[in-house]
Amino acid sequence: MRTYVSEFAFGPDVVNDGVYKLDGCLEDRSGQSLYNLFFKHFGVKMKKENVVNAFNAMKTLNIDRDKVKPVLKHLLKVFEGNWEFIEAENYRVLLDAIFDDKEDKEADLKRKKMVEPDVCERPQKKVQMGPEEDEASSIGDVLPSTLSNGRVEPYKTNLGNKRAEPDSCSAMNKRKEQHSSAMISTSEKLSSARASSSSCSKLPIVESGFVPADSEKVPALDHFRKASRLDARQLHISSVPFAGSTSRIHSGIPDLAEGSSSGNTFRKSSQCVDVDNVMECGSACSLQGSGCKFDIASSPTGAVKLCCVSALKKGASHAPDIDAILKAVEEKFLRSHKIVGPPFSLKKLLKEICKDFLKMTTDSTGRSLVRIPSSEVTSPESPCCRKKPPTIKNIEVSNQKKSEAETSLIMEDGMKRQPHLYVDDITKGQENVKISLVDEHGSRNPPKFFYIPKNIIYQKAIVNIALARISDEDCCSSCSGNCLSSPVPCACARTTHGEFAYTQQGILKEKFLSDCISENRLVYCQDCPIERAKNETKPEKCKGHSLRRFIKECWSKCGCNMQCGNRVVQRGITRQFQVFWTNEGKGWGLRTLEDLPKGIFVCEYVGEVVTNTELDERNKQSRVNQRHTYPVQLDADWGSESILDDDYALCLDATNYGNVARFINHRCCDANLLEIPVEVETVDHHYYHLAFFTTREVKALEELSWDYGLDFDDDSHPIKAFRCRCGSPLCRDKSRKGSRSKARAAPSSR
Ligand SMILES: C[S@@+](CC[C@H](N)C(=O)[O-])C[C@H]1O[C@@H](n2cnc3c(N)ncnc32)[C@H](O)[C@@H]1O
Repeated sequence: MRTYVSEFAFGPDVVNDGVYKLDGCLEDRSGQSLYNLFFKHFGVKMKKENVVNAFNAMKTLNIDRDKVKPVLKHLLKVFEGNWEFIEAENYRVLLDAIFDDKEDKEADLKRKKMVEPDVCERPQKKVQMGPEEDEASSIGDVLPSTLSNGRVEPYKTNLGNKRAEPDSCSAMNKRKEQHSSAMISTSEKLSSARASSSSCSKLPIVESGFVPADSEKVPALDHFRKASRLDARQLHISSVPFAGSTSRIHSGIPDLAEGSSSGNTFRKSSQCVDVDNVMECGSACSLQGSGCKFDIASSPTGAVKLCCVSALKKGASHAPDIDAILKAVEEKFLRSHKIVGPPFSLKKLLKEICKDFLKMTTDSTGRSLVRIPSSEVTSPESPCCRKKPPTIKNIEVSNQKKSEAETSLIMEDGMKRQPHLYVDDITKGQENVKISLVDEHGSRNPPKFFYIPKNIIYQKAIVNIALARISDEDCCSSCSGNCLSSPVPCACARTTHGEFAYTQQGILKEKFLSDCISENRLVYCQDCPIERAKNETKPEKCKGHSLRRFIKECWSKCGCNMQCGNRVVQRGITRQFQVFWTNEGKGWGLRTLEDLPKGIFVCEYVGEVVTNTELDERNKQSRVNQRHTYPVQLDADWGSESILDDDYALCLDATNYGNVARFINHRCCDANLLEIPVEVETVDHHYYHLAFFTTREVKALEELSWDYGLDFDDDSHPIKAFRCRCGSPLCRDKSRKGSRSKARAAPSSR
């Protein structure tokens, strides 16, 4: 049975990751229909006249011509006949304007009624969708309130608080906003129209024209709107009729949900499967736009197929390579939508659509919400359909490995079953990518912590982030564009001896990585903060800290842009990862869902920045509570100080607040990740980012691990012990061979 978890972190605020089916209308969590999403991302050019297209687009939203006409006229005037603005983002401006127009009219009506008190009428029934006080919490976890100095209030005092963001936009909406930000810059007019529409404080009332007549019969709908702070303007792009639809599965298209990277994805696209062959309990829908039709369907076993049929005038004389097509569209997109960087990938986008489709058409028991009587589903006139296609099972077998991790498990008898626990995105939209969590074996509760994508300062830690502290030698203010393209490395390469650590492809240079891997020298403090914390009156001698190479990335005082090749860690996670329950007794772990090349950035270790003294207090407390802690010491530079002030000896504690790195388990010696200190916004090395890079090529579904640098023989360490189950032939935990372990719980100093 699949359980979609509606609550991930502890605290009163929850996000509902539930699955909703809105009477045949499929929407993603931000309220966009797949249709909208698809058009938005693909920028499919309408073929007919602009006006007809605009009417048609609005018609799919159940907005009739009469309402569209005056608004369109007005917009054409305002934009001086420039259709680009009106058509942008699937007529968003037009939609907004229609909506605003309607709101204005309603407001007028209200005003009129107020000045005509005699007119006695029943109050109109309205469905409130605004961020009501008690709903505001349902979007994200409680975050500590940020003080004016950038610090967060102590953890204890913040647990009951609501998210401190002034804007009520949900974290989930943030990702959506990122997509559209490029559009905003294209026109001031557009931007003002957008600003008025996307402002979260101006949440509308559901318009009857937008809501299916029987929406009241769908209790989940209201809940869904509340949970996602859905803007009614984005609702119900298309109600999908299933009866007599032309839904079908194109079995020649390898499972997109399984992210084939073979590059042959569409080659056999002329082969199709009639839905009734495979759709016993699957879902399908057909989304019709001007000149374009999308069929999307899932099989009972969880594979999703997506098909776009577009009546283009020119017939292709030969079938081009699918990679070439994807590349061309990607390039077009990068250009026209100013989408930045390598993270944008059409394949990933298609995969996301399939994943969301599956999620939204499956109930909590893993059964499809949409039933298609096979007799009703025919596709005789499809240009790409054949009578006897291969069954969907064949395709799944080849991609089996990945789909297991993503959606379901394949049992010994060949049957698939859904994982017991599945959380779609533990980051709740705070990272560039979703990170799911699965428990394929049991129904454990998801781990309790607050997801934060960036470090936050707890209380006493001194982190000197000030532009004034960055001297000209520590930045490259005269650079522009991409520093890696410059023939002479700029000042930011100084830390790495005049050569950048990254290649143009954004991965670590072979030499730099191998130097980091082979570096195993220790440096010793004269007065070690760790020993001081253990015994202040009579501290023992420093046990040593690994000497580590720093990377220095360009930052705000540099003249280059965000796409500069020397800004990798600060751009965040870009690859697909998943938290999963390990079988070997290590608890939760992190695995990659895609092949990773050697030297690629995975994620940084994020947590609360605490002083060594504060950490010590926490450790004492957690010993009492018998709770595991997740601290990492930022000790890469301790050896260079004669006496390190307690407020400068910093740690990252991811026990209560952390990111995905808190799930990376330890492996002795031959781990596939290496942690490298990265200097971004501070020049002294008391505070830095701890970034994980792959030490070798890592295959999809491999668990990610790093060597915590534990001394399994050190009895004096204050943190609770664990018995190492890393499975490495080089395991340092002697207790594996019989004796009891006294090893330490979490990554601390090396
Ligand atoms: C940073 S956390 C890693 C995530 C953790 N497994 C969880 O479930 O949240 C460190 C903890 O994971 C467990 N752990 C990590 N590596 C392990 C290993 N090689 N063998 C056994 N337990 C391990 C220990 O309980 C340790 O205290």
